[in-house]
Amino acid sequence: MSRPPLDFGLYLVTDSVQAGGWQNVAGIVEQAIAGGVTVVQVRDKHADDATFTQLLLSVAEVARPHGVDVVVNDRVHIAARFGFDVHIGQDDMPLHQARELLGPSPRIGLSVGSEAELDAVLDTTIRPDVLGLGPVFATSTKLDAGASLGITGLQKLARRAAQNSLASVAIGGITSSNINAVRQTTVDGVCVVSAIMSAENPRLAALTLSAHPPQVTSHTPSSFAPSPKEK
Ligand SMILES: Cc1ncc(COP(=O)(O)OP(=O)(O)O)c(N)n1
Ligand SMILES: Cc1ncsc1CCOP(=O)(O)O
Ligand SMILES: [Mg+2]
Repeated sequence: MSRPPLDFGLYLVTDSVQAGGWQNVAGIVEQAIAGGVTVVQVRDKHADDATFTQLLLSVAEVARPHGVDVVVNDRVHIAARFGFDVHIGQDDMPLHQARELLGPSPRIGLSVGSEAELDAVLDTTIRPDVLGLGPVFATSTKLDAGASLGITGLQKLARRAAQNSLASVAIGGITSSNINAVRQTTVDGVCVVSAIMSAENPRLAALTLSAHPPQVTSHTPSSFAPSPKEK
């Protein structure tokens, strides 16, 4: 099944706690998209399914008009119900089962944190659409994230992924201070949580992290123009 390629350039994973509540997430996402975020994954480890669905649809409402893809973290049944893409980890639903539930169209992302996990992906006939490689650096956002790969470990995995025609994104502890080293590897994109969700100004944070910051023109919608204090 061929799914159109995505621009994974700056991939935001949301966190409702860092946002100060799930109701604040869509507003932060909207600002982050104005700063150059290209993909958004909705991740909330505490919400019940009804609240998660409200959160997801509120994010989709601000993201979709800008052509920004929305990905569901973990909850394959909700992604399947609404036709969203999904990201699953090694301890979540198996990839083949997720594909069965989702059907052929939605993209599936899969976490890979070691050479052995990548070996297992390459041994199977059902392939994910993108790999989430990490954690690259230590992170306090995900306490069970496992050992850090560092730039060298990331580059080894990213190169093997690319050699096998698999897209990959890097995640874990990525900030404006270390993003350049991450972008010098062969990953297709960079994921952040706290660097945007905890930022005082999510739009400026995204602008700083973006590989291709959006140009502000006279045609830029006012909701995307810089606020007076940024000018
Ligand atoms: C793009 C991306 N990569 C990795 C992860 C981590 O997924 P997982 O290992 O399932 O951990 P949780 O996010 O579910 O805590 C991700 N979410 N996104
Ligand atoms: C969801 C996830 N998966 C691996 S590390 C991580 C959290 C990354 O968060 P941050 O960008 O704040 O370090
Ligand atoms: Mg998961």
